[in-house]
Amino acid sequence: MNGAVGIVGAGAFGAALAIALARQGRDVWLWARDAAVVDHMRTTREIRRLSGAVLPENVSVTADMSDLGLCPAILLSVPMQALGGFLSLHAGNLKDRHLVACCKGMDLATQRGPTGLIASACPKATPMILTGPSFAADIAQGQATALTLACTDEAALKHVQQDLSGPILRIYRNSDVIGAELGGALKNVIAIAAGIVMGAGLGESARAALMTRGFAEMVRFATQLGARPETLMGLSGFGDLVLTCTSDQSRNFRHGLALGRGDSPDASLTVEGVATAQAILAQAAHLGVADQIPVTAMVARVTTGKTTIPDAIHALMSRPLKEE
Ligand SMILES: NC(=O)c1ccc[n+]([C@@H]2O[C@H](COP(=O)([O-])OP(=O)(O)OC[C@H]3O[C@@H](n4cnc5c(N)ncnc54)[C@H](O)[C@@H]3O)[C@@H](O)[C@H]2O)c1
Ligand SMILES: O=P(O)(O)OC[C@H](O)CO
Repeated sequence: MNGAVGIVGAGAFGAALAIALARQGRDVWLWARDAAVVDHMRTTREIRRLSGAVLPENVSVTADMSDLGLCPAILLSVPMQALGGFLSLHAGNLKDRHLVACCKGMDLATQRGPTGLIASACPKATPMILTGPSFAADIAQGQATALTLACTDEAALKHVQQDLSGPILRIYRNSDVIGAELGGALKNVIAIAAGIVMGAGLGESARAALMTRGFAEMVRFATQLGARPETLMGLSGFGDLVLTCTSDQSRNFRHGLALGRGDSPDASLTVEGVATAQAILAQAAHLGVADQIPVTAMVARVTTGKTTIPDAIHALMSRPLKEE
């Protein structure tokens, strides 16, 4: 299919985007690595991870990457920690394309964001990031959703913005790739903290305080890396922070909720904030600014069992007093 949109990764988000883009009139190639999963989707047209949502007819499902050979834009919807491995296996099939990362996080092995991994693995491709407040289930149901698409190549950005936009997906463009990436990565970390706060029974006032101070931390860290503060105040930062910290649809929030309650989190879910907290902390330590991201540092320590939740709360509440 000439000009179809390619989507890699038929998990919740990849499948939801396929459904929405197809309903907006685009032909879609949806790639999954597992031939058995592809067979199941071809036969039943159902997406198990989306409560049986049905793939429209104009979504073709494949386990053969060469089927995406005529797709000018390919959306990469694999988990952040799997992106580097995926790109090194398939870089040969991804040359000269607009490669749109849909992952939210930072790679633990390299401390790079998704577009950095794409640029390094596929130097002839145009890296972009699609991010913002968006639950896969909402998108699959056709609920109106607004997202940020970021890229430094303005012409390519406008082109893909147009391609992905329609009655379900309203896409805002932004040239601040670092800000868009870090907003999506950091909000997942703060959402784990918000879940811990609620699970531990600290209450709504504490969650509001945590979100506010967490947002200050996101802006502080991201601007040090070159992000524009306005980007963090947009869909990819503030917007997604609000969604993810306040809804138990969020896996990151639910992970924190389980920890706060003293339960074991569901290890089968993609919870990007856990590895990302460690990656951000390592990067901040490298830059000498680890003391400026106290919430992220505490999430990294709690989720790796280096400190307890009561000790983490005590440590955050007894930091030196300062101006807001
Ligand atoms: N689910 C959502 O509501 C949502 C919304 C916005 C963004 N995202 C982001 O989208 C990304 C994917 O999340 P998801 O919810 O679809 O996760 P998911 O766990 O539902 O699906 C991930 C998919 O990636 C595949 N995969 C894993 N490793 C792979 C590899 N090495 N090579 C090829 N395929 C691989 C899995 O088989 C699975 O189909 C995450 O970064 C997430 O933050 C998710
Ligand atoms: O379920 P989560 O926590 O990965 O959140 C999904 C999306 O990122 C929300 O925008």
